[in-house]
Amino acid sequence: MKNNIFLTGFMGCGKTTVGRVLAQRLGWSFVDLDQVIVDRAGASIKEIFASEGEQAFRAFESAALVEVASRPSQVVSTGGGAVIASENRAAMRASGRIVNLTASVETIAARVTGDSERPLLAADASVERISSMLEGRERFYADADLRIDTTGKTVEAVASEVLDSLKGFL
Ligand SMILES: Nc1ncnc2c1ncn2[C@@H]1O[C@H](COP(=O)(O)OP(=O)(O)O)[C@@H](O)[C@H]1O
Ligand SMILES: O=C(O)C1=C[C@@H](OP(=O)(O)O)[C@@H](O)[C@H](O)C1
Ligand SMILES: [Mg+2]
Repeated sequence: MKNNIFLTGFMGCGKTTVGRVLAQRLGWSFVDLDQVIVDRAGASIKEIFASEGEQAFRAFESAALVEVASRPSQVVSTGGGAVIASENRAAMRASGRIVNLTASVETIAARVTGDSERPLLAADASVERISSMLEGRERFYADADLRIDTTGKTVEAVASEVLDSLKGFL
């Protein structure tokens, strides 16, 4: 088993932001899975969704995840939907620890408001829409080694909590 840390969670829970800080503190590589896909495609997430559709994006996401998971000593921030495919969860399990970041629906709504780079919330980022998506995904997010609520905490505090909780593993 490798020593990677995979951050999962709904959009706006802070995976990208916390992941960067965690990697810095550990002196490890930081990999944002969405960024890997964007770099490879030469197009933004929004453009990929628009031109090729969500299914094609999910295939790029799985391919990128399997490849990244083959390397050690990384903090990997996944996209919010990466946990849905069981083979993605298996790839993460086999390569390290899965840390699920959560936040209240109101916190998520506030954090994603005004960001046009999340196609799944572009038309509707209401608390109703977020709640319903969260409900459909909860069982996938629950499939984690550790769950940390980020509501009302700073990015630095969340990073510290992850590091403290994973002490035995690192
Ligand atoms: N703990 C936090 N407290 C306050 N704002 C946060 C926190 N974590 C993330 N944010 C902010 O919320 C927004 C979404 O964070 P991001 O890391 O992109 O989430 P994700 O990758 O999970 O979608 C960003 O503007 C980020 O600065
Ligand atoms: O939840 C999702 O299905 C998605 C989350 C996004 O990443 P973030 O969770 O980092 O916003 C990005 O992968 C894409 O827009 C789809
Ligand atoms: Mg992100």
